[in-house]
Amino acid sequence: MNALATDAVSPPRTAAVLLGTGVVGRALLALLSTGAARDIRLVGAANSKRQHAQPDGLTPVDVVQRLAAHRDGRDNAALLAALDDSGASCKVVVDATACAKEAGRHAEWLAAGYHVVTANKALAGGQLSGWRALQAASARGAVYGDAATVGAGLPVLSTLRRLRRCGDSLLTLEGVFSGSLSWLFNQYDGSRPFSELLLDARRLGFTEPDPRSDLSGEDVARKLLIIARNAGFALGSDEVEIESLVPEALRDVDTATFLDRVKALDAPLHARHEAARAKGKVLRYLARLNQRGRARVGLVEVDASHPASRLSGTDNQFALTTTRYHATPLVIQGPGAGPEITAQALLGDVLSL
Ligand SMILES: NC(=O)C1=CN([C@@H]2O[C@H](COP(=O)(O)OP(=O)(O)OC[C@H]3O[C@@H](n4cnc5c(N)ncnc54)[C@H](O)[C@@H]3O)[C@@H](O)[C@H]2O)C=CC1
Ligand SMILES: N[C@@H](CC=O)C(=O)O
Repeated sequence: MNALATDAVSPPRTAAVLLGTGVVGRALLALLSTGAARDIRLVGAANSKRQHAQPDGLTPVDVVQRLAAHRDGRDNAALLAALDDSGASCKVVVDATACAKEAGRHAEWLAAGYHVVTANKALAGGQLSGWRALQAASARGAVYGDAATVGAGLPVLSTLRRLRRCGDSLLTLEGVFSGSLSWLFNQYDGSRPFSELLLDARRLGFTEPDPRSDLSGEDVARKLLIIARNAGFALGSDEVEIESLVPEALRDVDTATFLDRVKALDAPLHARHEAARAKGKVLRYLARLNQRGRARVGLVEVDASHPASRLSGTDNQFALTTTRYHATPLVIQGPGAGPEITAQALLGDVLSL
């Protein structure tokens, strides 16, 4: 019997199911086809409407096509059964959706012994009760892989947890936590309409499925909450002051209507840009948490000496002041959005289980 045949029948160490085959999910499927993922068996995959499960393994590159042809409706129980039937000792649900309903199941899966690796921030960055449920469930042994939820895998949460293990504490936090908003404001100079840049950012896979999640500040607030909570702040989602860049009239329409009327963003943002320019400043969407736990995310005029004025591309910047990094902050900076790096963060979390 050759090595390949042995692999096909013997249980893998790690079996995974993937929820979400959009921009990030597809990038992960590509990585799962590489040698780096040789020890991971993909036993199921799903999009919002269809799924396919096969305990002896799916070929990652065929998944999207198979889902298009497949008739199975959505039922997480069948995906979890495929994990159980694979015989793997390490069973993991990878959430590459933006679905709050799926995020709401993370604690339940952890409590049942499945590891969860997620790019979906809706639970950890949502209501405080959800965060608490997550903490209680992960205390039972299964691991919550959350590297992709902040900075698209930049080593922010891992660094913070390491500092805390050493007895250090976060005092303040400031920076640019959105890859798409960073990309937009790093290049917006008034020469092209803001809405055109936004559509480019969407095509490049930097925005959320509905770009209003970025423009409203909601996605930035989620990341701030995830960091703050990992640092020990019991911060409620209603305790973050959020400045939305979405005009009132576009807040309650569906995504397609928003995209049709996206030009409504242009005039107000052009005016903000001109006002900043007249003072020799630039616009940056900043997140801030001060020592008293006051949190705000919003558009700020910064001058050329501000570290955020010197970012490029989708760069995120996290400046952490702690009891031991207090004279100058510990700064973590680098690309903070994009399918490939986000997928790599997911793969990295699966491999470290
Ligand atoms: N694009 C980026 O740079 C980054 C994205 N993320 C997160 O990754 C997640 C996915 O983002 P994208 O791939 O850009 O979105 P997308 O809209 O391209 O893909 C979402 C996928 O989830 C599927 N889906 C929705 N509900 C589902 C359900 N109940 N069950 C199974 N599948 C379901 C959709 O059918 C689609 O395949 C989001 O939570 C986002 O915040 C995190 C870090 C960076
Ligand atoms: N839409 C998000 C993607 C990563 O979380 C962003 O722009 O940062």
